[in-house]
Amino acid sequence: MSNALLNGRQVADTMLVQTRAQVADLKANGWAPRLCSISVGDVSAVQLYVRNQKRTAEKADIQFEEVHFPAEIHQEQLLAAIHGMNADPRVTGIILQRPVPQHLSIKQLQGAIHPLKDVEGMHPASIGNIVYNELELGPCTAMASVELLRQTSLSLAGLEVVVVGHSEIVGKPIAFLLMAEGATVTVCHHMTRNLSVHSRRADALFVAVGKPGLIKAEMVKPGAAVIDIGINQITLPDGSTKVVGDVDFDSVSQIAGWITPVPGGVGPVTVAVLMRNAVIGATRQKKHYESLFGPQAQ
Ligand SMILES: Nc1nc(=O)c2c([nH]1)NC[C@@H]1CN(c3ccc(C(=O)N[C@@H](CCC(=O)O)C(=O)O)cc3)C=[N+]21
Repeated sequence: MSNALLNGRQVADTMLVQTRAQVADLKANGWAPRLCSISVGDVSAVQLYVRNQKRTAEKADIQFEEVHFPAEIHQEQLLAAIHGMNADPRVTGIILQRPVPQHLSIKQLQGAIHPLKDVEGMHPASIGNIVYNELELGPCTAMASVELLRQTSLSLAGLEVVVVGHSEIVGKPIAFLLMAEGATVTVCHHMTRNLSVHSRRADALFVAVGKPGLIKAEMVKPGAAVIDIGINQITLPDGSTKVVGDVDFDSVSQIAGWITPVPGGVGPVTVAVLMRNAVIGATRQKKHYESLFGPQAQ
């Protein structure tokens, strides 16, 4: 089976060229995008993500502010910090990394981010847009995963898609994004009785569970597109650590028609989508401001 590696770094680099040009435009009009990236506590996948956001924001010429809080922070303190960023006219985008510690309400925190600055589109008022097929700005990992499927030239209308994992920020948005394109979508999760029965039917299989080696070759339809969203840090016998996905890459890459590697697949495109969303957010604020006050005096 000839199979194609979906190169996330290449897709990300192409997106960043366009984003950088849009940033230059915004800056020329007095709207330099500024992204505030909030993380709470110390989660390795979050630290990895924020590190790559910082590096990529520099490449895209987007101002970047890492805002880190200790796991012990109280809900009210975090809400106050978010309200401060909402009110700060320099800040055009806010992302709140997940997970947050159990004692915090992610829904209330997400709801506190002003919809115009919500660069992940996870505000209850924003995530609904996906149901209405308004797909310009959405959760970055979900958008990145669908972007990589588009690289396969598979027609999405009627495509048999299986999504394994049903998180609010990845699994569910992917299902909605693909339903908007006319795909037939099945969403599996930990309560699904026989995962293989579903995964073997899929022309496109998305896996976002957080379990190394969950998907093996016999669970995949020959020729299918496999989008591996898992980001698992494993320790090798010699004690060194490595980032792997949820798919057993060596065996599945032998029969998949297309497959995304980890690292080098969904990850880099997620970061590039975040930068694109930061530009969309700043552009929306510019339009909103101009609709009220007219163009900014230069
Ligand atoms: N609100 C929210 N949105 C998220 O999208 C979100 C989150 N919270 N919490 C944490 C997870 C994790 N995540 C990653 C994205 C990219 C890489 C990434 O850049 N990976 C690269 C680099 C890996 C490396 O440098 O070794 C790769 O896979 O090639 C990693 C992890 C987004 N997340």
